[in-house]
Amino acid sequence: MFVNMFENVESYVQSSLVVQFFQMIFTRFSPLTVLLTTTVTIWLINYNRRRSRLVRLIEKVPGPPALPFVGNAIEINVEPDEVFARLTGVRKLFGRRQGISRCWMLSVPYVMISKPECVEPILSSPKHIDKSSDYSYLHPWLGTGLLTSFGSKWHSRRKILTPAFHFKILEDFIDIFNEQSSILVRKLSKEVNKDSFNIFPYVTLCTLDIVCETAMGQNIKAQSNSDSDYVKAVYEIGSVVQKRQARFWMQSDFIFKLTEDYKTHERCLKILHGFSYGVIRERKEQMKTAELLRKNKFDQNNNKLSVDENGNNTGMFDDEESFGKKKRLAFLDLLITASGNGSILNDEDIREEVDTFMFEGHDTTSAAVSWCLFLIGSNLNIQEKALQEIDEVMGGDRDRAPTMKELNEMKYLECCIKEALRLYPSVPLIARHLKEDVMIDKYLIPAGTTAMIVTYQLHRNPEIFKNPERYDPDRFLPENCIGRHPYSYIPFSAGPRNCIGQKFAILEEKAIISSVLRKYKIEAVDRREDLTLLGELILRPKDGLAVKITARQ
Ligand code: HEM
Repeated sequence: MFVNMFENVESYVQSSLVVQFFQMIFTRFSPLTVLLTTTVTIWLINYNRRRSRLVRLIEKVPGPPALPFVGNAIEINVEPDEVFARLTGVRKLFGRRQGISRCWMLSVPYVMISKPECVEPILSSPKHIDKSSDYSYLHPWLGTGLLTSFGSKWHSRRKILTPAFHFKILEDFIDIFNEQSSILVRKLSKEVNKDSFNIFPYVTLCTLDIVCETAMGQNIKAQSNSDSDYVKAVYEIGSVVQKRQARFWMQSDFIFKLTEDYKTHERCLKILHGFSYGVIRERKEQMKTAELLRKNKFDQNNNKLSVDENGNNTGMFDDEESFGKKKRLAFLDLLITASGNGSILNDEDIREEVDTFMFEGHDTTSAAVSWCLFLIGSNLNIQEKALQEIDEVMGGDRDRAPTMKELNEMKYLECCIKEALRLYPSVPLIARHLKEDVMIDKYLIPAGTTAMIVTYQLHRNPEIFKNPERYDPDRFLPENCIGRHPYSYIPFSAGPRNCIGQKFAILEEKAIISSVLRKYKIEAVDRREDLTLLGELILRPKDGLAVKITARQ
């Protein structure tokens, strides 16, 4: 009762103060000033009410004490190699049971989530598909392509791009996977019998070559020429973006523009965008010429153009002989075809998507392949079993390149790849900006919060993956997956915004790893427990992955 009485008195005092304030304004100032002041005051009251609600709800979630204005930003303002350990440490310390904990980055609340039941309401919902501001440092390079876009733009792009990952199209890419894998095997020969070398850079150049050829139809020969401006720019811009994410003072555009990193960033953008636009122009010209040739040929032979299952023209002849060898289409060709001569996608739109594939499609796969080779190299029994399966599928032939069907038959190798992605998911954190309130466990998480899914920890849940640190591909045998929570293992994310390239990635990984294993025995030199992990855009070992290889008979 006393509380009620007190609240009544307080609200009376507040309302009479507001009335007095407005009386004073109306008698002294012009109508415009009054209107402006009223609007600003109402906005401030509303903002304050929403903010107080947000703070009240977020503070119910367990988390470390936060300072006014800066929140917990100072705690993660450490050397880049410590950031990831700090982030995962907060979750371990405060949200072990609930699988959810909170922290503040300046004035933005973050909830860190690592339990399947807590992940599901976010990833499964079509409402929570907006990326957080952490992705905005990628905008200068990728624009708002599929990875970073939101709302109707994302919906329409996803619809246009999904057919580009149809298995028929992926089948065309197998030759590229195999060609580049065989170059990797050749490049590795100079490391045979050495005590130790870092496998990571070799694999990265290989996946960069693969993605460049599949996305743009361009062979940049990164494996042979790692000094190319384009290759260097991809690396440099990646490291600037990661630096910006880790250092909170560099997040302001104003301050960033005063740094040396900004100059590097601009130089890289010029190279990267210049290259992509150049390729788009060239490819459009080539397609125009090819279309003219095709028309002439079609008129002469009354030949039939091939159509896909929806009856759409694929741009290729049924009869391969009629137009020379059937040409492999890159994603770029599909985008140009879908662009409706600029009415649906203009050159900038196409560039955004090509650059997005370049970014998403090379670093993720290179980390996944390197970790998998390293883990297979730490468990020689598993390596033997994987090799035995590869030999069986390939009929004992260690030189012939595998077909798509054969890659699909390498089931145990797939388990090895999945288990490596469980322990070392290439994308260790997925962040969403919540536009609506959402109930997670027993907490109402308010709109305006950034939900950060810590995949790295989600995959180490001992209730789901017994002895979680052990590398055990058998966990992914079909019989062992029965009844597992669908959100307990999400290396490719899940729900409507999952990875569009996951089938591509698994096939590519199988092609590369099977090629390496058929030629070399691989042994890990580094010990897992001694590695320092950098978990920024991609999860990578700070000092690479030391292995040694010997040639197989
Ligand atoms: C092992 C390799 C890969 C892993 C682990 C991986 C993982 C992921 C994850 C976790 C996301 C969701 C990111 C988020 O919501 O923040 C994602 C999205 C995406 N990935 Fe992958 N990815 C891989 C390979 C690829 C490849 C090869 C491509 C293309 C050639 C690709 C293209 C994309 C695109 C375009 C998106 C954005 C999809 C959307 O928002 O609709 N990824 N990937």
